[in-house]
Amino acid sequence: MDMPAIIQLDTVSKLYGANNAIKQLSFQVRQGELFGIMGMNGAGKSTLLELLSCNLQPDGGVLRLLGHDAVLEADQLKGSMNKIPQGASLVERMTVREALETFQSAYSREHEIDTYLSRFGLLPYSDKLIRGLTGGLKQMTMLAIAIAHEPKLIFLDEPTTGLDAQAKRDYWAILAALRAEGKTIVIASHDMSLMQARCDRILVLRKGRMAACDSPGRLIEGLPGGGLTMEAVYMQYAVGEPGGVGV
Ligand SMILES: Nc1ncnc2c1ncn2[C@@H]1O[C@H](COP(=O)(O)OP(=O)(O)OP(=O)(O)O)[C@@H](O)[C@H]1O
Repeated sequence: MDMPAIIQLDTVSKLYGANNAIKQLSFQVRQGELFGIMGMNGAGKSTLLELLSCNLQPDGGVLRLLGHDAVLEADQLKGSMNKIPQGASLVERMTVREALETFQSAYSREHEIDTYLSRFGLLPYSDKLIRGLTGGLKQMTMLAIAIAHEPKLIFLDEPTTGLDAQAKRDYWAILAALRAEGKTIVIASHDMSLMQARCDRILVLRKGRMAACDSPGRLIEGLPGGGLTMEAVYMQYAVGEPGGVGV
């Protein structure tokens, strides 16, 4: 049986002055999905994540999150979601453990810090300063903090940019584990092969519009001429150059 839709967009639009950054988007995300967003620079990925995390309000259409209107009932959504913005960073002179403790106390909730450290492979680094960590471990620490109050919805804006291939793999493996626990995760990313392997569905944005939205397998199978990879899907839908088919 399909899980309920906990993100529902009906013709949602967002304008920055005259720039229509998000154009009439309609789609749903079900509880427990790992939902990817891909698109070229400026396609609207960050704006969409800002809308979904209630940091921006739509200029048109209806956005419902966890059964609530995201504009009229925003207060009831507080604490149910968390977002890691693009380029987010942590206080460099804190240890990993201190960083988790700080953010957990912000939510006034009791949690076992060691459970989180262990879950994210951070236990061996718990007393290390953030500034001494690799980029991958910094991102992992931010993710551990983001879920420390057990949000139902997690939004991630290109969290693996600049990480090496192994760190990207480790990060996506943790996302898959969170998904298996029932978390709903929406992630904007350029990690094509990992999105193909890990995402339930992928929305391809092009100039603020939905160019495609489906499971990785169906996106690839549906390519005219039969592409084989997510790069080909990206070229077809995000860039609009079918020459990418078969890349
Ligand atoms: N705060 C803002 N004020 C005005 N225009 C903005 C603002 N933020 C984004 N835009 C514009 O909205 C459009 C979508 O930008 P957005 O950052 O959402 O795209 P993106 O897909 O996340 O890009 P990137 O991959 O570069 O992060 C672009 O034309 C961008 O210039």
